[in-house]
Amino acid sequence: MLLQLYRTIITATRSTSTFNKFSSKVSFLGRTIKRGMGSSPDDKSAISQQKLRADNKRNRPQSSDASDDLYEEEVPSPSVSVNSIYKSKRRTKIDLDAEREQRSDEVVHNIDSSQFELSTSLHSDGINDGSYLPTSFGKMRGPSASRSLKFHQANPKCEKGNKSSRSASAKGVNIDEPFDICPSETLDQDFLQPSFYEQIQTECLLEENGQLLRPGMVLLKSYIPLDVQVDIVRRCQKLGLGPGGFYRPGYQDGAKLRLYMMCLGLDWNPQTRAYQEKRQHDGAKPPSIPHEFTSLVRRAVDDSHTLIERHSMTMNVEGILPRMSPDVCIVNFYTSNGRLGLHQDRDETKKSLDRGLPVVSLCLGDSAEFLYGHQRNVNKAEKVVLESGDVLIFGGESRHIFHGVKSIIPNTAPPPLLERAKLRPGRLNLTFRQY
Ligand SMILES: O=C(O)CCC(=O)C(=O)O
Ligand SMILES: [Fe+2]
Repeated sequence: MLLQLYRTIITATRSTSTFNKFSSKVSFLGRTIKRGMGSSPDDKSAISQQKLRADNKRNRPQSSDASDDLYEEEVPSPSVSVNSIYKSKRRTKIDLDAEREQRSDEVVHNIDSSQFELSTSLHSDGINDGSYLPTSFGKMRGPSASRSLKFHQANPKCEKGNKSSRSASAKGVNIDEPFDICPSETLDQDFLQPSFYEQIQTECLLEENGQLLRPGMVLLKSYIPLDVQVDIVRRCQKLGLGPGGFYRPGYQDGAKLRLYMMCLGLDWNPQTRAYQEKRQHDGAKPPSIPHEFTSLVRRAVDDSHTLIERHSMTMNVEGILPRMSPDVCIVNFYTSNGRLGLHQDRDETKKSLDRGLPVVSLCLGDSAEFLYGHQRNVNKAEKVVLESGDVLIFGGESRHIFHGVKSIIPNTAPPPLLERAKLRPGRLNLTFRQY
């Protein structure tokens, strides 16, 4: 009976706050950069409604595919610090289990179409999953946001990104505790010279390792040499422990998504689905994209052109896969139970999307079952296993492809990567785009 009452209150609260959020103007700590409007045949009606509302907001699709089991999410562990923003919501283990059940039930069944219409879509057009952007995303930040900001500022060691900050913050500030992707590795490792990144020689391997998955969608298997993989992991570790580093995106009510995230270049805000210069939850400015990463991305697109040229007998390779200058990057770290529901990446500028400027995705660590397809339907999606060192590119007519990570395959990372970089179990993924 009490549980039933609790569910009713939670559901009502969610609907109301979602509505309030999108019927009022969103404000950010940093400058908000309006996102462009992509379009796909799947959501024409949503697009026309969205135009009526706000042209920098996108709608979630109206339907929810119950077979899409990527809806799950996590709630904070019972051990969460009393000083965290969840202080007032501490629950017993039994409560948490009950809520976990209740929440997934609620996400699947309590999303009415008005909530979808009033939701924005950032990274996607309605990811419809729990690992990213559940329906209650987009609520206005309450007092917890400023509390979180205070915590971050009160802990200057965090800003330096050194390891001692972790134990310092662990004493009382779980919400802002930096997430270390290589917990047993020190930060004083040397990075590779940029020339290492430039020397990637894949030309001769393209025949064997390059795959055209569909027009504008290329998979370069084992593209990133091990030395460079180690270097990318180390750089991400360091960036991830500093200001603007890894954090666990989550709901206002404490539920967490199934990945850790860090943005480079511009921040992508999963709650508002906007790109912005500073993070909303702590005011941090995202680190810049290392030049080495940018040159690797450019090279991968160039090599894809070679592959397309050979296979498509066309000279107009840029018509199939446009060239781009990456200026934003989202770095995701998935632990073994991480996942990401089917979604489209459609939050870049209209110009970028209209030109089909590609998304370039670097995979490191454990392999992932990656789904992609025309529709947001896991049963109709194609599957490919992405392994450490692979680069996946989708642009041109594949730019709006639905895609997601179905699962992480445990213990599949190359042993030398684990030995040398001490990457924790899981998968590191970097997706580059031109905003
Ligand atoms: O992890 C991946 O392979 C995909 C990541 C992704 O789709 C995204 O960040 O938008
Ligand atoms: Fe994506």
